[in-house]
Amino acid sequence: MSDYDLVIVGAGSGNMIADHRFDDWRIAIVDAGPFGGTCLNRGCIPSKMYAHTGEVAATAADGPRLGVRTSYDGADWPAIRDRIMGRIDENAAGGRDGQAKRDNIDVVVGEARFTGPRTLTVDLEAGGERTLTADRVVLATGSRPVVPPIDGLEELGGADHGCVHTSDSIMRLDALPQRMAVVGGGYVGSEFADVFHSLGVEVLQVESAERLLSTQDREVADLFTASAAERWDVRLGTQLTRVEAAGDGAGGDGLRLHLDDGSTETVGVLLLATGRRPNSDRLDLDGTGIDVDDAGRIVVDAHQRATADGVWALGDASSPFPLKHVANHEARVVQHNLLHPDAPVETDHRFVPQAVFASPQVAAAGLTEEQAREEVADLVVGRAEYGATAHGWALEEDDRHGEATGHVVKLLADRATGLLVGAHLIGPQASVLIQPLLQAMALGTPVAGLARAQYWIHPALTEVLEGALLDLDEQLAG
Ligand SMILES: Cc1cc2nc3c(=O)[nH]c(=O)nc-3n(C[C@H](O)[C@H](O)[C@H](O)COP(=O)(O)OP(=O)(O)OC[C@H]3O[C@@H](n4cnc5c(N)ncnc54)[C@H](O)[C@@H]3O)c2cc1C
Ligand SMILES: NC(=O)c1ccc[n+]([C@@H]2O[C@H](COP(=O)([O-])OP(=O)(O)OC[C@H]3O[C@@H](n4cnc5c(N)ncnc54)[C@H](O)[C@@H]3O)[C@@H](O)[C@H]2O)c1
Repeated sequence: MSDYDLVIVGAGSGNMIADHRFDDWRIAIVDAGPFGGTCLNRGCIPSKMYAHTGEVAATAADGPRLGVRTSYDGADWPAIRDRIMGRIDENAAGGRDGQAKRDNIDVVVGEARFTGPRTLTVDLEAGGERTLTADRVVLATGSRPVVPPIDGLEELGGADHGCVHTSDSIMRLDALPQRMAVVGGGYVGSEFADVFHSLGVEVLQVESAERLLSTQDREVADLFTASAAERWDVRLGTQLTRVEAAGDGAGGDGLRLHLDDGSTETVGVLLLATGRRPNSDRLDLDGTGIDVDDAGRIVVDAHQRATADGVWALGDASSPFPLKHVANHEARVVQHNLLHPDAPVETDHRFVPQAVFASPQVAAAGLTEEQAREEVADLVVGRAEYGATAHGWALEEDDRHGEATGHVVKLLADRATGLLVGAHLIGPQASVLIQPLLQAMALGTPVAGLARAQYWIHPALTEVLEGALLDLDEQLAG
């Protein structure tokens, strides 16, 4: 007989599974780090608390433009950091304690690896090893930042050098630098560049692609890039080739960066934000029958079952969509399938939305216009500028009108089916505004008539959706 009915490795999204319906299961939850995983401890939640803090700083600085006597007088970084990370640490500790108190759950703190079929040996944080056998194993082991090979980085001690950071450590900086470099113009790089710029740090952002957020719809990526480049130093099509200690090399003077555009820059902090990889390589999967793909993702079927009997995987460990709402959805699928093995449900990856929580916000779902032009024979594009609606106009700069702010909703529909195939928003509250469009996509609601079938509150920002849907209606009718 196995020690456990279920062993869950990874207490990020994995920690959602064992609710009260599992009270009569013998369960072990293993994690090498704090409970809550990436999202709570070093991802979505603290980064959005920093984003909000940055917005407050930017709003204070912007007051005089509106005739309001505010000013931004600088950041008390230790106070900001300790408020945010203090709340995070308390929450993570509470999560672990809550599970440990339950009679049927053992919390095992340490790094797990396979030593046999559904057998895991844990290198315990407290020292020593413990081997666990289980009837079922859930792998919710997430992902970690990739540190690119850069000349000189290893000699400096890599991401362990006090001035070199990834998203794992940047939110716990000792002090705000006067100047920092962010390598990478994806989600992490763009969100943090925006936060640190708003807090008064001089930011240099280096991206090897020709635009920031280069996987977004091109028009949106270009608008975002233009907005960022107005505020901080953005170098596109550029690589960081070499890094060395500045000054006497003792570390206190920061880093000297050599870029392939020929320039040399000195910064106090370097943030490496060049992507993430799954943690499957930490599990000793060789010989277990658990397959991984070329990107290191654990291979799962539509029920989230891995290729070995009794093993499931979810979230960043296995998903092509490394986003928390996807990990949550997949955790609910695994939860259901553990409880109801005879009536399993499938994961739905049809319309996965995503949002970038920077200024301006970006939100998207479905195909980009570039992809849709390849895939959809008769593509119809509807759009509305925020500035063409009452609330959008009210939020604009006095000397800008409509298109100039680059805040826009763009909708893509297939004339043959009358359905939305893509939605792209850039502007205030984009992550909220996209939701009714997701509903139409998920429920297969034809776009014709969607604008006229309901009221749109005036003068709410949702009127920009009404405008884009009406435009789409017109194009579909034309
Ligand atoms: C800075 C940042 C901001 C983000 N913002 C957003 C956002 O706004 N919206 C969004 O949707 N997504 C966001 N994400 C992505 C999101 O955080 C992840 O998609 C999500 O947390 C993945 O959850 P998970 O449960 O799969 O993995 P994780 O939360 O990473 O959990 C995996 C857990 O497994 C443990 N583990 C790994 N290997 C082992 C082992 N061998 N033994 C024991 N334990 C192990 C780890 O310690 C960890 O606790 C962000 C990510 C980052 C880095
Ligand atoms: N708001 C959100 O939902 C959110 C926020 C943060 C992170 N995340 C998740 O975390 C994942 C990782 O984010 P990320 O920003 O690290 O990765 P990313 O893949 O989004 O972006 C990495 C960027 O770095 C660039 N790059 C790679 N190597 C480079 C180099 N050597 N020099 C210069 N540029 C280089 C790439 O071209 C790319 O633009 C995301 O895919 C996302 O799933 C989500």
